[in-house]
Amino acid sequence: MSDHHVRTLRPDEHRAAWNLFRAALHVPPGSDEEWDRAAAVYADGHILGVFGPDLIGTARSFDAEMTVAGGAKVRLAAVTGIGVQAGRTRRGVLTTLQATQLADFAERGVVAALLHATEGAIYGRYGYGIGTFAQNVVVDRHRARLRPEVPSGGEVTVHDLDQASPRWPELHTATGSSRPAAMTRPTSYWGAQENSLRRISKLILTAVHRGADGDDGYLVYHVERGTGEPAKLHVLAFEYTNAAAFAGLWRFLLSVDLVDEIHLLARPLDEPTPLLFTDPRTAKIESVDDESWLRLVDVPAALAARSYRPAGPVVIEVRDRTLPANDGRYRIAPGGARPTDEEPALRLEADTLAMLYFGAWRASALADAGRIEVLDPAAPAAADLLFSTPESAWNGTFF
Ligand SMILES: CC(=O)SCCNC(=O)CCNC(=O)[C@H](O)C(C)(C)COP(=O)(O)OP(=O)(O)OC[C@H]1O[C@@H](n2cnc3c(N)ncnc32)[C@H](O)[C@@H]1OP(=O)(O)O
Repeated sequence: MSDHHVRTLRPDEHRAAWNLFRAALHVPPGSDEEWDRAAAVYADGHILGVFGPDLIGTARSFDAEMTVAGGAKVRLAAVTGIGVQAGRTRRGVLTTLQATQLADFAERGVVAALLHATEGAIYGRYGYGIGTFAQNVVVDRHRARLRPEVPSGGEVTVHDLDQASPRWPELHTATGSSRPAAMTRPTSYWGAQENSLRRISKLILTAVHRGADGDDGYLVYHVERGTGEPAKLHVLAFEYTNAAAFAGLWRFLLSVDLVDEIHLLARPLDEPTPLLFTDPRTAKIESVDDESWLRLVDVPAALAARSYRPAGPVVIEVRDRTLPANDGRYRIAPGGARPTDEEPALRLEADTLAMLYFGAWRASALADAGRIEVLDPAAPAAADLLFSTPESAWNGTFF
């Protein structure tokens, strides 16, 4: 028999859940001022607690919308705040939280869930797969020479955190990504975001780019200078609507004095940073990491929502151990996807389908790794094309 039980937390229990999550990440309890900013995300969300008998585990999610290939938006549950008390791990607490959370998502008509994982071995068993990748890039400011054809860009103004933070929601709405896997951010998101940034540095700055049609890009950054170390400018957010704003913000970044390196975290794989420079090696790709983990909660709805690129149709058979309502065969074709009784060409689990969904992984590679059972040898190549996306999928929202 299980030594714990799960339930939705009452508002007066939210702060304890927040501190439990922080403790699981080795972060000390938050101050009253931090809680004032974080409380809204808890009030806005679906907060679960596991008791045994005291609070020993928690998970939360908030509702948002996620863009899929072709531009449609689906109902998203953004999953975060997961922590189990030290000393009570590896006894099934997370498994209880996941089962409860996924059942709730399915009941509420959520199409997909997304999370950012602290470790890669945790979430596959619950049907999550790597949905997007992102790259970390370092630019050597002293070597950086922009190529002559790089657009000149507009004016950039710099604001401190108190001036800029009230403007972030509006800047994000105007300039945020429309790539597959991009998501909306609820109003409550921004207070928690401000907390995270204030923990990083006391001097967080926002540079706003103004083009011909108004503000069309911004970046949030701070500079880290230690004795004997290269001075690093860390870019914490970078959004723009057009190439001139991208270039204009880069001109600004290169103009900041007393900086040796510019560090960009979790950028889209196809962002053309190296192409700005006379020597593309000026921008060094330090690593490519999994960015977001995707869980298709309603497989038929998720498959029907996205567009597919030209290729012959492929029938896939999906097996979902946690949400068996998704079990079935689906015919994927450039005109759309629908359930079918036809014989399958590929057989795969729900977590593997999540890895295909945004084109982060090719079906052929998944088949080579044994993650897809191939019943028709022509199908992996067709599925590679069908599921590919014109631009790299990227979530771009840290939560
Ligand atoms: C979206 C987010 O919020 S990401 C943040 C996640 N939180 C953290 O990383 C904070 C620190 N870690 C923790 O709080 C916990 O260790 C958690 C939440 C990762 C796991 O919680 P637990 O209650 O220990 O997980 P649970 O006991 O249900 O584990 C289920 C299975 O997953 C495995 N597992 C769980 N965590 C890990 C891990 N970090 N690495 C490898 N395997 C793991 C368990 O071994 C178990 O496997 P089994 O079924 O074969 O026995």
